[in-house]
Amino acid sequence: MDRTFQVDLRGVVDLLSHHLYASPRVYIRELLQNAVDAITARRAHDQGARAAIRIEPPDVTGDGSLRVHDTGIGLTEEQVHQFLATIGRSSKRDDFGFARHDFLGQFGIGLLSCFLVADEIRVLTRAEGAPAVLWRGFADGRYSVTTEGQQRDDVGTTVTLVPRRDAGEWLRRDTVTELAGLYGSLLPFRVEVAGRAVSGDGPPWQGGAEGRRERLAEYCREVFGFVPFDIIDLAVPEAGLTGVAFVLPTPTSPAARAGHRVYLKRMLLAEGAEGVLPPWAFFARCVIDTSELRPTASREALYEDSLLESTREALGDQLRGWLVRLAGRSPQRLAEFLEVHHLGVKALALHDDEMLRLVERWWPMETNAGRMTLAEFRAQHGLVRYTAQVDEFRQIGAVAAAQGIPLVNAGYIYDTEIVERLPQVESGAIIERIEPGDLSTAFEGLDPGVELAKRPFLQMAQRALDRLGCEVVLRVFDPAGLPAMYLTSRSASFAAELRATRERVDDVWADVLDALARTDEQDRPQLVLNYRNPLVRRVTEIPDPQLVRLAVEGLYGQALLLGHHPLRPADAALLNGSFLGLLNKAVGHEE
Ligand SMILES: Nc1ncnc2c1ncn2[C@@H]1O[C@H](COP(=O)(O)OP(=O)(O)OP(=O)(O)O)[C@@H](O)[C@H]1O
Repeated sequence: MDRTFQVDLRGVVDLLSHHLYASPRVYIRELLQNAVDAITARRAHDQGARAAIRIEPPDVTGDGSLRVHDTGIGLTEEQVHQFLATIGRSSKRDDFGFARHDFLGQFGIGLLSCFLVADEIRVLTRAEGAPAVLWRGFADGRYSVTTEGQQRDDVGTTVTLVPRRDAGEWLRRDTVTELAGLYGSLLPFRVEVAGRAVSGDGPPWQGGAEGRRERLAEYCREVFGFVPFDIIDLAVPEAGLTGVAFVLPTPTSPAARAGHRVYLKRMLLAEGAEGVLPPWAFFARCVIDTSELRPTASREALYEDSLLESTREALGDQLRGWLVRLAGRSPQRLAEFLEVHHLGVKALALHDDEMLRLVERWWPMETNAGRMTLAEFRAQHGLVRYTAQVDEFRQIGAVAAAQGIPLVNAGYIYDTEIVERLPQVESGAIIERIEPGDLSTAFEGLDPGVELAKRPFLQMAQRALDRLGCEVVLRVFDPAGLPAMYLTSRSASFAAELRATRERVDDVWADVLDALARTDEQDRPQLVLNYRNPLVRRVTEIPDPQLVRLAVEGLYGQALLLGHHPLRPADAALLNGSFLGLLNKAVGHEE
């Protein structure tokens, strides 16, 4: 024998309140939404029908209840049985069960949210040419329907909520005024609470041109709490979407949650919706109204579907277009924008050619010839030589400049990728990555005669630094005032790190690291002594091996410090020993 499902209404309400809706306050949204849908349905037949929603809180009704009156289409007795008494049944679906385009509701459960705050819901309703009907539903699942003795002059519906004992505060005038304003302030007709209108002039971005910018800036300050750097109009006709994006005036973390304000057919859907803009657009907050995007069942977010995806792309294009226009119209403003939001723009430039060109033309990078854009750098020097790490730039930037080698510091976030992507969009761009070790090839060697004469010194110097795995060479380079440079290639610094780690780990790991650490001799870091430096020249002439050792150790330590290299314990000990040794020599022996 077939039976029919029974529904435990308390269980369903519990499910809604704990798992679907974030807060009981949504009951106002659901009531407003039903009234709006009923008005929409009526106006489909009768365009001139009055459209108004009137909310009376308990201090107006005087009997502790809250009433919502609408001038909508109303329900016949048959419809009351059909739609109000059946959970999941909705008049807003077509014959195939699809949500009908014009309406906000679709699931047939919204009215149940009133049970989050009420023990009893009364719906007194009258449709055109039909008698008034009263439906009473109770939280325990009982309901009754009657037409007897019911009186209602106008077509429309009045929903009355009899509050639950613990929920009175949700029905209070101030709470209801705030909530009705929150959800319904953009509705295109009058919504009032206790006689005071809470709906106003429609979407702020649709008002007249005069004072528009100030109005929108003020709106942004109220809603998002900042004065926008700029305001960008948004429109995606396929999604029935209009709105504005506000550009943040201060930097924000790309990882921060970017909440946008979303209206659906003029009713607030979410105050902090995510996924409206592409992730790279973290510098903007937007407020939009859409008629085509779909809400999730909780009506607190947008449903992720292909329309939302294409809308997100279209909005991204509009933000990108704004940036490109700004570059053309007001480079100074663009520079200010980049100063604040370069991270977002650079992240975008990794995948977007137009943004890459924008960064190339407008973002000043650090170079050893002062700050300049990549475009300026290319115009002046042609070849873009760059270091991929800030430390490397610190180590060799000044010396490279002295050798006449212009160098870009591409060590900051995204910069290396940007420089390396440049030849893909600018066919003429040539780039070359420079490592500190490469610089020694730009230094002059010594005269062969001098080279031979200095060999004994070099041998002594090499012995001093052998245990640190460092090679000592003599070269001639500018500036003459710089006695020595410590140069290391990437593989040499990797090997040095391995050595340092090896000293700290047990045997098993030490063997593994040894296997990795087979570094070529030429990969050893170098201490390059500058034969153009007068002090170095004198050091190469010292006959005393012990003093040579102390001097070379001292130069090694100084080169490490000047180049911002990390000091290992062995380096610090060596520097200390050299300093004290030299001091000892300088003050002479005790008599
Ligand atoms: N103010 C009203 N005027 C006319 N009909 C109403 C009104 N409120 C509710 N109804 C009827 O009751 C039905 C059920 O309403 P309910 O709010 O539970 O669901 P819904 O609005 O259809 O969908 P959703 O759950 O997505 O909000 C509606 O489909 C509508 O037919």
